[in-house]
This record gives sequence, structure tokens and C-alpha cells, in this order.
Amino acid sequence: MATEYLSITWDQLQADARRLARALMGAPPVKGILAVARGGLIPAAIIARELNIRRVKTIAVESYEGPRAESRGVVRVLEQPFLEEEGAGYLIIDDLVDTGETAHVVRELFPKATFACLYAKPLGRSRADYHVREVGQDIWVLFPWDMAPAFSPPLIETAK
Ligand SMILES: O=P(O)(O)OC[C@H]1O[C@H](OP(=O)(O)OP(=O)(O)O)[C@H](O)[C@@H]1O
Repeated sequence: MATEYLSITWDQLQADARRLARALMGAPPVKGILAVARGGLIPAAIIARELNIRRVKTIAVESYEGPRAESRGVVRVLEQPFLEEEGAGYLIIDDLVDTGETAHVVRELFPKATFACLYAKPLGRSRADYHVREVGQDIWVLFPWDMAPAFSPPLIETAK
């Protein structure tokens, strides 16, 4: 169960995606990007721009809560593209590896692709070839698309 939040702003997300793009410049040439929807869509768009990659595909996945706290349960692939040569030359992009289940399932489908994400928690970290920031397993990462500005009343008023 998450005990703490890490709020990522749009600016921070873009900066982290650029850091990842910079790290990927040392990787073998990229034929195309496979974005893991939905969390990987925006990071993939930023990285595609930075690396000047025009061929961007998506894989749609969803996962169900597992019975154990550390398990996110079954990851189901709803739609997947065809990638030649088991994904060789493709860069799979996601926002986060948490338990690593999603990365595991996607990597099984495209074993020759490179997997990169912005943030990695300890349980899933080894599933990613690249990540830019480590996050504690109990931290809940709040992405900019998960948040909206809202009025917060002064503390003294909420204490009444
Ligand atoms: O390593 P895991 O434990 O598998 O978790 C990581 C996955 O969880 C998030 O997706 P989520 O299931 O929240 O779906 P969404 O991106 O479509 O909101 C994230 O975008 C990753 O794809």
C-alpha cells in the first residue's frame, strides 16, 4: 500500500523524458517506438521528438488488482501491433515499472526490443534496460495527467 506520493509536474516529466532520450542516444539505432498505453504515450511522444523517430506504434494493456499487495495481477494485452524480427530495433517506452509485470508481458511479445521507462521501482527495475529515476516501492507516483489544480482552504479553517 502506498504511504507517500511523488507528484511529477509536466515540466519535470518533460525534463525526465529528455534525460531518457539523451541516455538512449548511446543505444543502437532505433527503427521505431512502441508506446505502452496509456502511461507510455506522452513519454513516447517526447522521446520520438527528441530522437527524431517518426514510426510510433502502441500496445494497449490493462491490469487487474492481484490478491497480494505486491502483485498487480493479470496483465491483459488488448491490442498489439506487428513488429518484424521480434521487435529488434524497436524501443518500448512506458512511464513506470512498478511490479514489472507489464514490462514482462510486453517483453515476452517482443524479446528483441529495448525497454525504457522514466521511473522504476525496485521490484520491476530489472525488467527495464533504461530508466532515469528510481522510486521507492511504497511511493505512489502521481503523473501530471492524474492531477488537477484545486483550491485548498487555509489550514486554520479546516481545523474549525
Ligand atoms: O510494473 P507494473 O506493476 O505492471 O506497473 C506498471 C504499469 O502500470 C501503469 O499502467 P496502468 O495499469 O496504471 O494503466 P494506464 O497507464 O493505462 O493508466 C504504468 O503505465 C505501467 O504500464
